[in-house]
Amino acid sequence: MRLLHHPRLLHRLSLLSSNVRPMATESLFKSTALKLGSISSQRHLLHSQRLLFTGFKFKPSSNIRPFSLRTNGYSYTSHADVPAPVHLEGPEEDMSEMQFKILKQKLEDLGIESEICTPGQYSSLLCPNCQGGDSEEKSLSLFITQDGGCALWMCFRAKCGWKGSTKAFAGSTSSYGMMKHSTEKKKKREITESELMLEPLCDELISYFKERMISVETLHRNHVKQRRCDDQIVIAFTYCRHGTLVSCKYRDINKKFWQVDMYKSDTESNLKLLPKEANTEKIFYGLDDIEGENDIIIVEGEMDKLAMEEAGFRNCVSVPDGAPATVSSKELPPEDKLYTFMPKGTICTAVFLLPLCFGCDIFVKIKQDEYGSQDTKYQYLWNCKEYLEKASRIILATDGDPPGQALAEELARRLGKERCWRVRWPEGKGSVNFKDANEVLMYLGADALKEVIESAELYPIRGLFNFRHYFDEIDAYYHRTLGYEFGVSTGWKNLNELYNVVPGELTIVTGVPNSGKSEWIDALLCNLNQIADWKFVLCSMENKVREHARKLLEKRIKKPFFEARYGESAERMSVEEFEEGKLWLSDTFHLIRCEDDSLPNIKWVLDLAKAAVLRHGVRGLVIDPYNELDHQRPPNQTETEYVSQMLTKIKRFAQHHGCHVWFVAHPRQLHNWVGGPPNLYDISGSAHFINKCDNGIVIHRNRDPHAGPIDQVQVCVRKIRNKVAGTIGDGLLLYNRATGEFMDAENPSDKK
Ligand SMILES: Nc1ncnc2c1ncn2[C@@H]1O[C@H](COP(=O)(O)OP(=O)(O)OP(=O)(O)O)[C@@H](O)[C@H]1O
Repeated sequence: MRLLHHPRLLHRLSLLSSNVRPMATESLFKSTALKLGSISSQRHLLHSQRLLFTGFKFKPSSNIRPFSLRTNGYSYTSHADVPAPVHLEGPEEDMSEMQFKILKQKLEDLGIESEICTPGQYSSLLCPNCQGGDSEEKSLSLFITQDGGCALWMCFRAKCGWKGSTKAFAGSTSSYGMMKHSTEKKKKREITESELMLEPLCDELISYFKERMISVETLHRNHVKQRRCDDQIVIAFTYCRHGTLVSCKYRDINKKFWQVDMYKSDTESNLKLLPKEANTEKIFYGLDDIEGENDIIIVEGEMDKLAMEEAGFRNCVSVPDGAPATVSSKELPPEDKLYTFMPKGTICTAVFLLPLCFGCDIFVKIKQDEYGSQDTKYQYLWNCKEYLEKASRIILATDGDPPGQALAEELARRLGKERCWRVRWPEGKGSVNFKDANEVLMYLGADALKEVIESAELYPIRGLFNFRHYFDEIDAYYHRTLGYEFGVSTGWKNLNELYNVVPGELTIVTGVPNSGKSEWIDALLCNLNQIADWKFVLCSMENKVREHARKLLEKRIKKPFFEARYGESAERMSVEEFEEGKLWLSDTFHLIRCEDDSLPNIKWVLDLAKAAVLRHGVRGLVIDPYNELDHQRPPNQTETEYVSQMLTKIKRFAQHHGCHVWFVAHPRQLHNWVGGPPNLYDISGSAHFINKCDNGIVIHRNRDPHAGPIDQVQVCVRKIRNKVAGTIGDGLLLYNRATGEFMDAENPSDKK
């Protein structure tokens, strides 16, 4: 006897089988339907034999136009460009007939085979979008209005959900609006095992479960039953609360589910199916097993719940309805309705009613509440909320496929991500991961499944990290493969111990007017370009472009730009050197400049600097000086708050783009200044300059010939946050007025 008839599972089995030896027997790979007794029906269990439209001819594929279809919750609405007829001759019937014909053509264009459909009725058809999934079920419910002018459809497979409507004529009236009506939440039906005629599992079904490594003990403890329907048999998963039957879900061995309750109608042989949603309460499968538990596991199917038990986890429940096609884009309901999408007493508006696709008189409400149709899928969370409230750790062990992950995301955001964990299903052959708990149990065994659960990881919360998430970067830092871990040397021996330039840091440079701040930064950039080939973007508002070019070229070529007084006896740079220097300038520097009279604000500067990073790969940004930026701020914001926010923006830019920023800020007016270097706290505007920067440097030069050489420059390194990059101290340089170069000054201690 062969039990399995499921192409996708077979496909997965074939993928997995070569390197993983299934723990189930060989017969698992064979395919047939389970038959009962002497009746050798070829029908699938409870399948299409009771379809409303028995004349419907099954077509395995249709001439669909894939580009015209949208899936996963998107609606397809095709109000065609066929204009409504201006004038129609003949009786009303002719009009109906004609529009029905046009409507059918439109449906056919969409791949919906409506030939056998009758206006005013519902039809169960093969969905052109999903082809009914692996089991090829007729999951598309199509309704055509009585006048034949309008069609509505919806695919009831959770993983498809394609729905839409179309009209024969654009703007034509349709009767479907009349179907809108209100309905109130109905009282839940109470059911019993005897009423549902449930009975113990037969040997065939027990061996079916055995193939899936589910033991008889587990089946008994979970009250897994069977149900006979004429000559067929289905598995009955009983949903209980405090040991009392609340609902029941039926499934044949082909994995086709009936999410309905069955009861005998007046005619003995005619089983009717009613929607579970309408009459029984939606709860978790295995609910009693999580009562009072701190740690609970949520899986996507009953088989997975049973598999977890085989791995030693009873504290596990399965969602009743499987996974949604996508994560809902809707906002969550308010806190007090977090789990409910149809609170008691809510009046639900049904837009239209459609029969489910199994040929039964089943009706499903669409858009039945204020939060939309998808949210009704999670009603079980509300119904079981007291079981979930106490849990401090919820392991989401949903399927590894996209719908399973969407389910995990939906559950996590409703239950609170901070207490959720997730599992990673192990890899099988060809890097294909196992899909769910039952697969892991079947192919790797109970211990492997146990290990998967025990190594569940915290559910990710956006913005909340662990060092583990950065191990790659930390490793690279340790092994110094990132580059510039110790910073780039300034090019001056006297500063090597004090200040090295690290990408992504902010250096504030200050000093009294005319101390040589801009000159020193220019010289530093020239050195960095020579040493590390860095390129820069300059926002130097005080400099005329041509003068800035002159200063940079002099430092590069080491000759004065002009034959002028300042050049003293030094030889002027030649035309060739000048031309070569121009190429270097344009290759090395990019300029941010306000072409009009307005002042640039910091956002504008940083946006352009980002562009320079992306376009030219610049490694450094110079903003010189702070007071030349536009500092308009809201009336209720203090300068201190403003400076703090501005520096935060600059630092973020630096870090995100691995770009070093030099920001020049002037000291406030110094009263009783005696000629010494100012303090970083003297910077005009706010103490945030010193507080927020990574490095703080004061440039000071001697102007008293009696105190020392007049060309001597003191580079006072007053703050270094990153000890790898330097330390506090002073370095002495000499300024060459002719060429603008800075050279290492002889250290007084070296002289001795
Ligand atoms: N050590 C020095 N010796 C002599 N002249 C110098 C020295 N350093 C800079 N200068 C000269 O001082 C002038 C101003 O230099 P620079 O623009 O770099 O100063 P600054 O501190 O940026 O000035 P400001 O605060 O006004 O922007 C330039 O003409 C430069 O040549």
